[in-house]
Amino acid sequence: MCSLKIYEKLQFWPQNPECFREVFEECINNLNLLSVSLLKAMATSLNVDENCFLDQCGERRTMVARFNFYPLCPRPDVVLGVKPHADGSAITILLQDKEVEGFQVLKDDQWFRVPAVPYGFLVIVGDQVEIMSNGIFKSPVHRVVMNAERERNTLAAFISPDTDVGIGPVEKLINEERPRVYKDVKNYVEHFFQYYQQGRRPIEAAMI
Ligand SMILES: O=C(O)CCC(=O)C(=O)O
Ligand SMILES: [Fe+2]
Repeated sequence: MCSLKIYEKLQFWPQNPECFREVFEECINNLNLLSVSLLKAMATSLNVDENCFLDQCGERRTMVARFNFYPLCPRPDVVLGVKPHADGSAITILLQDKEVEGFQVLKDDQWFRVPAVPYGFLVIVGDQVEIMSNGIFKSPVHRVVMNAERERNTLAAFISPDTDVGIGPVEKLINEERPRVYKDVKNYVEHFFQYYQQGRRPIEAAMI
């Protein structure tokens, strides 16, 4: 049984509409199951024990859910919805707006649009899976652009390891060809995100 912290906070979510909490709780349960399957599949794809990422996240891993609302913006050419960053989570599951796109990912110094896929989830590798996989999975820098004609709504669920337990590269993913890239870290989001304010990528601070 996983003690997701979000259940402790469910009483603070809106009571209106009446079905909101019930529907949202079911949604969280399913996102939790999805995150377990994803973390196992990602480990399996690297030929390591399927639980090696999940076990590092621990039974007391957290899921922070955030509803993002992007209002109309008359100057999308100069205003960003979310400035460039990589997520500090292990993984993020993003339910994008059904129709309005805005999410962009940085690759080779170029921004690429991610299309809106109705009811599809966008799975984003976070810094902590990059660390656990010793840099094999990359946590992408992304941003959100604004829109002058359409509002946009998204739901982001950030799954992060237990803050009391350290994480680090899986031993089997460290070898002569791929020496250890990252240190073991603890409470990454809290300790490392100060680098973000300084315009640096927090994951750089976790490099050996
Ligand atoms: O709302 C979105 O499309 C993405 C938001 C995001 O990147 C974040 O909250 O970390
Ligand atoms: Fe993000």
